Amino acid sequence: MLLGHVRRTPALIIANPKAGTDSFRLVPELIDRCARFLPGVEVHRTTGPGDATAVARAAASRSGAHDRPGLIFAVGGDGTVREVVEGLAAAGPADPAERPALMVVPAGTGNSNYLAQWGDLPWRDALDALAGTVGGPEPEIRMLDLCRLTETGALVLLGACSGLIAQALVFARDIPLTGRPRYRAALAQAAAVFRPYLGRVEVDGAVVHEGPTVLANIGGGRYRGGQYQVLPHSFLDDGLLDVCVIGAETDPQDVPELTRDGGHLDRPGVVYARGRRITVSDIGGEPMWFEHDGELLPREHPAVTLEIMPGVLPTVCRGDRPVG
Ligand SMILES: Nc1ncnc2c1ncn2[C@@H]1O[C@H](COP(=O)(O)OP(=O)(O)OP(=O)(O)O)[C@@H](O)[C@H]1O
Repeated sequence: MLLGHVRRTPALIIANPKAGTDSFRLVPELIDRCARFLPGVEVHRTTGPGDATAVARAAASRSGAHDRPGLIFAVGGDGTVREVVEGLAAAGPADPAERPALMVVPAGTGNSNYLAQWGDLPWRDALDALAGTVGGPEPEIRMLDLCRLTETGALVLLGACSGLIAQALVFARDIPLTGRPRYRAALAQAAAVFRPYLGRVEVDGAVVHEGPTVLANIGGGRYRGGQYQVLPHSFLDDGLLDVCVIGAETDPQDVPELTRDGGHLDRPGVVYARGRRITVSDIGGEPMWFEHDGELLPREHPAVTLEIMPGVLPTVCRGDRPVG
């Protein structure tokens, strides 16, 4: 998919009216802005969980190159983006380069996907860049990697984590805040009571860590919760998964501050590696705490494996910086 084709083809907006606080107001403005440079715009407001996946899958499956939207906007938070991506990855031409390109318009509260693809550029400027308005950064279509959790078949977009970050999601349920402040409070509460588990991490079959473990984060995106840079060296289009393991040498309560700027990487007991297939296990006999894309996995897997799906998701990103 080339930018020129995207600009000459009608687009589809898939918007979650219940995401964040802004998406209802934002859609009319997005339609108006798209109408200035695209030949047509269809809009679908999602009706509930799973709807964005069904709509994206149906749109990507349309047979003619002219019926298929060149661009699909995912308007919402990271949950909406994940649903749209699930639909895009399940359908469409065999050659990923011919599939509709994704463009994220952030309307949630965490917005980690948008952050990875556009940094702190406001979405209106990103759209101006796509429209070719003079002065903005050049956009590019990048073929992003995804990964698959082999135990459940689930698609993983932002990343997955065992231990501390997974347990923080349990605390988040009872915190009456939204977005980044909610993740911040949940992580602090989880860290105060967290006990390391006995873990092992294998990368492409080689053991890179074995012992008391605070977390093993795999990605995917550099940021978790829109603010913790657990994988500061991760690129979303390098065909590899990054993994960072924080061992029990680090006090869990130091993790939020250390991961703000990648300061955890210099700590003893921290391992950073890359590979195509990563397995995280609890070898202490306990069911493991594990999440992916902010959703807790039922505690019934002693080990989970993530496998890279390289270069499968054409995505409009800021072109003058790495995507990660
Ligand atoms: N019409 C709808 N009514 C209720 N829920 C919906 C509707 N459409 C989609 N959803 C669901 O809303 C969930 C939350 O959406 P999303 O994650 O995008 O927003 P958010 O929670 O506000 O943002 P963030 O994840 O950034 O905090 C999604 O999992 C999706 O399935």
